[in-house]
Amino acid sequence: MAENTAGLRGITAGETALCTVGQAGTGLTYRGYDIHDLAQHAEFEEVAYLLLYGHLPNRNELVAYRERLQSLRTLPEALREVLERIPASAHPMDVMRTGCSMLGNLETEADFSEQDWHIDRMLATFPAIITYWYRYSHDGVRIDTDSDEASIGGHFLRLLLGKSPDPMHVQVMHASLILYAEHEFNASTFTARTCASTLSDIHSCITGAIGTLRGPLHGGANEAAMAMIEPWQTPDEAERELLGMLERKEKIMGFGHAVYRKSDPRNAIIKEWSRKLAEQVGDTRLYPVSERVEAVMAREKGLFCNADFFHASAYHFMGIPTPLFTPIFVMSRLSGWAAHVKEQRANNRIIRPSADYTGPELQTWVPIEERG
Ligand SMILES: CC(=O)SCCNC(=O)CCNC(=O)[C@H](O)C(C)(C)COP(=O)(O)OP(=O)(O)OC[C@H]1O[C@@H](n2cnc3c(N)ncnc32)[C@H](O)[C@@H]1OP(=O)(O)O
Ligand SMILES: O=C([O-])CC(=O)C(=O)O
Repeated sequence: MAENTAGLRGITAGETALCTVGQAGTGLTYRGYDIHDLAQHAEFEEVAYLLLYGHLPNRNELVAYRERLQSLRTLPEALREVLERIPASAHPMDVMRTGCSMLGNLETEADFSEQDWHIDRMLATFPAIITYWYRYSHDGVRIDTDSDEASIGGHFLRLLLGKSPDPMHVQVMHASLILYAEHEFNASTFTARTCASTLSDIHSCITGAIGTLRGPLHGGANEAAMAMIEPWQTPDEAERELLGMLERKEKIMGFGHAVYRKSDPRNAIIKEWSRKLAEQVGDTRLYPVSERVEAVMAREKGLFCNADFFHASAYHFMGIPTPLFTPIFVMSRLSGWAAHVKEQRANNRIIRPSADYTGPELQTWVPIEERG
């Protein structure tokens, strides 16, 4: 394979009506709507509806959709039992993967005509899957997995923190979940589509996508970015440490992108929320450290923050434990994954690319007793 196409970079692998990345305008659109408009004006549920059902909901449709999602929040008893068996030391992304897979055992998608119900059910239950396990394994508490919070982001914060969330934090969750919702043929979405192309069930598609998102080169970068900046006490210390990492040729998590060349349009939006949250909590350390890291990376490597970098400080300021950062990405990207599964199913051919063979020429069979 020619070097510049390694990782299938730049190769068109199918069609989608869901999203453009790095094209005209500000660089990211969902079904033709600019990410800036969506993140500024919409609620996450509106965007999920747009992705899954093809148009922005009118008021009645949005109210009905929110109510439907709210009515599907209760976790089945057997799923709660499984979550209680997972140790506190487990990685929360493994918990998400198991939770999704277990749901598929209990409520199997028998026919594609049921797909929308299962997608709504996953959107409704994913916040409870992660928080039920987290609160049980870390605090020994069996939380109620229902809440009267209208939004998925508010519901997650309520279950995690055990109190009504700050209205600004609910707003940040809407923006964050919108920014993370969809991104064309990224690795996890391509996994979901490949699985869907075999005519597999929706829980298998989403479980595979969760496993793919887990890696630090993809969704796991928000958590890895937090682990990197957390110990740094001052911008000067951050600069010193970062220069050392660059010297050692380490990858800096939360920077660079496979498609964007100059900037990731999601960064400025989450960065501004991080700044507001820093002000709210009176932070004088993490936000200035993050800004210095951004400046040093631009100066030294010409690299820009991707969607993940300022998500780290933003989530931290809202009191969210670092290991739960990537599961929030799952709660959001589920909408994009599922929309892609629907799109793949509607116009399917099994995904099966070719490979350039680099192995040995045809070999003569050697019986086992004659092998050295
Ligand atoms: C929501 C998301 O999933 S966004 C992505 C989240 N992932 C991360 O933040 C992990 C850190 N970033 C990276 O590893 C990469 O930038 C990726 C995986 C996102 C993209 O990978 P690629 O498409 O291979 O990157 P690209 O071709 O632009 O790399 C060009 C050069 O910059 C370097 N580079 C890219 N990103 C970084 C980084 N974060 N730190 C240090 N160097 C980097 C590469 O090593 C490469 O150098 P080389 O030619 O000497 O090998
Ligand atoms: O598009 C990609 O390769 C990674 C990314 O930013 C995303 O999935 O949001």
